[in-house]
Formats: sequence, C-alpha cells, structure tokens
Amino acid sequence: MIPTTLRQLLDATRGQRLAEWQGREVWLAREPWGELAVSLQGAQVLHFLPAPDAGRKATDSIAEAEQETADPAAEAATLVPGGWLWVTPTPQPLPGAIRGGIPLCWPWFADESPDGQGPMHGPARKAAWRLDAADEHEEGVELHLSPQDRLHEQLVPRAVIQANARRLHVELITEHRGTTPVKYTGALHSYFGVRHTHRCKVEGLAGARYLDKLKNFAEDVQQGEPGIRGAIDRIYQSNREVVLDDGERRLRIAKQGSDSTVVWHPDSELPQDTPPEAGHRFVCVEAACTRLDPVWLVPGAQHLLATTISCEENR
Ligand SMILES: O=P(O)(O)OC[C@H]1O[C@@H](O)[C@H](O)[C@@H](O)[C@@H]1O
Repeated sequence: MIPTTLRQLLDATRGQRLAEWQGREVWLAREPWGELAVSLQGAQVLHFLPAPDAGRKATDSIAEAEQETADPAAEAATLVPGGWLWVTPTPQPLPGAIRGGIPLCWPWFADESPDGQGPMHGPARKAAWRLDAADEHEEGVELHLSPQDRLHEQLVPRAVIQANARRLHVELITEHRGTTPVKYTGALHSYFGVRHTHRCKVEGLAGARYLDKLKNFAEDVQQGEPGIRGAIDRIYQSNREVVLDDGERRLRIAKQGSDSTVVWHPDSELPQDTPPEAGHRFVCVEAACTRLDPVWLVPGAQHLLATTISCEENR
C-alpha cells in the first residue's frame, strides 16, 4: 500500500532520483528489478515493489506527474495498492516521524531509554540521515546511510539497504566508539501492507514465550500461530523467521541479531496520523532487541540487526 502522492512521484521516476515527499527528502528508484523509496529522515524504507509488478503504470513526463502531485485533489489522503509495505497517507509534519515502511528504532525500543524519559523508539527515526553511497547495478541497489548528527555519546549507527527482484534486506549496524560498556535495544519496526488486518496470521511463533504489552507485560506462551483479530502488542522471544500470510500473499520475514519479534496492531484505536480507511491495511512484525534480549556492547564492538523480506507466494 502506498500513498497516492508517493505513487505519483515514483511513476515520474526513470532510474533513480531525489525528490521531496511530505517535506522530506526521499530517494527513489524505479528500475527493471523493481521500485524502492527511502526517506532521508530516519533512513526509513517507505516502499518496495520487486519486478515483475514494478513499473506497470508509467506517467510519461516527470513535469506532468509533479504537476499532479502539486494539485490539491491529488493530495487527498488515500492509499493505492502495490508494494510489500504500508505507509500512512497523512504522516505528521516534520519533525514528527513517518508512520509506515521500516522505521529504525534506535538506540532503544519503545520506552526502553536508559532513564525512561527518552522519546518513544529513540531519536534515530526522526533524525536527518545522509546518503553516503548508492551502489546500483543491473540486479538491484545497495544504499549506505548514516545520521547527520551524533545521536548517542558512545554508539554510532549506520544503515545498509539492499533491494533486488527477489528481496528487501535492511541492516542497522551499531558501532561502539566509546570507553564504557553500553546496553542497547532497537527494532526494525516494519509495517507490512495487507489485504485486511483481521485476515492475517503470523506463522513461526507457535510455542514461543511472549510478553503481552496490553496486559502490563504479562508473560504467556503462544498456543498455535497468532492471528490478528483485535488489538495486539506482543514481544515474542524468538530468533526464528516468520511468515506473514494475509490470505493473498505470504511474506517471509527472516532476521539476524534479534531474539525478539514484536507483533503490533492497535485495531480501531488508531494513532492520529492514520485515517480509519487505511488502519486495517497494515500489520507490524518487527525484528527487535528488547528488554528480553538487550545487547551489551563493549568498546570497539559492533552489533548487526537485520531483516530480509521475500515473497513465498502470491495467490
Ligand atoms: O506510535 P509509535 O511510537 O510508532 O509506536 C507504535 C507501537 O510500536 C510497537 O513497536 C510497540 O510495541 C507499541 O507499543 C507501540 O504502540
């Protein structure tokens, strides 16, 4: 699912380019291998659509498409199908974070900042990142990004995003450049576009221990595979890959450096930046390090948190 306004920018893209979407600089690619959109606020993947579905709808001239984007009617808060991820059509203005795609939660997950006072999910998702390299070849693309400003006294993050016709791979690398050990948590807070939230099940978590955030972190064990039938906010202790099945498509979500899998959907208690008609078109399945598996980094060490998303079946 992709906002109409972002779709128009992609339709007007041949190859790669930088453009502006909702006040943010976005890096866009529309190539034979597929499509990718990344916001430089947060180094956040917003959209990925691999070939052969990519590039079906072309708008002939960039000027024409940009004119459409500038048209108030085209700014309507709607989503159109396409892609594996979901992004709200009405994100908060800057400096707010964009809800959707793959936000990088760093250097803590949710409210797990060292003093409990830091912003939800850490400062990285709202920060300005720099595109250090875009290495494109016939098969796909690899982007390297780093924050423009220092976000932590001792830890330094960087992101690597690889996209090709078969998969999307995102790495969040944390390097310790300080002098004392640091505890770190984080997440690749992936919002997947689905046919309807209530049709979804997540395979691969049966038997896993979990903390239920909706029951004050009560501990339980998953019986069978979780379906999404109402609000859900759970941290599963699991390093296994999972499959998100929405009845139409089976997305395989593999991960590295993560012993927590977060499954989240607020059901009808939608955040303010999410219109009701868009609210049941996503499910979050997150590769994370949380209070269940915090990472202790010593000076000179580094940690890799990664997720690899591929499509097992399109029905
Ligand atoms: O609204 P935010 O800050 O993006 O957070 C969304 C959700 O993110 C999930 O990762 C958390 O488990 C939820 O508790 C939280 O509500």
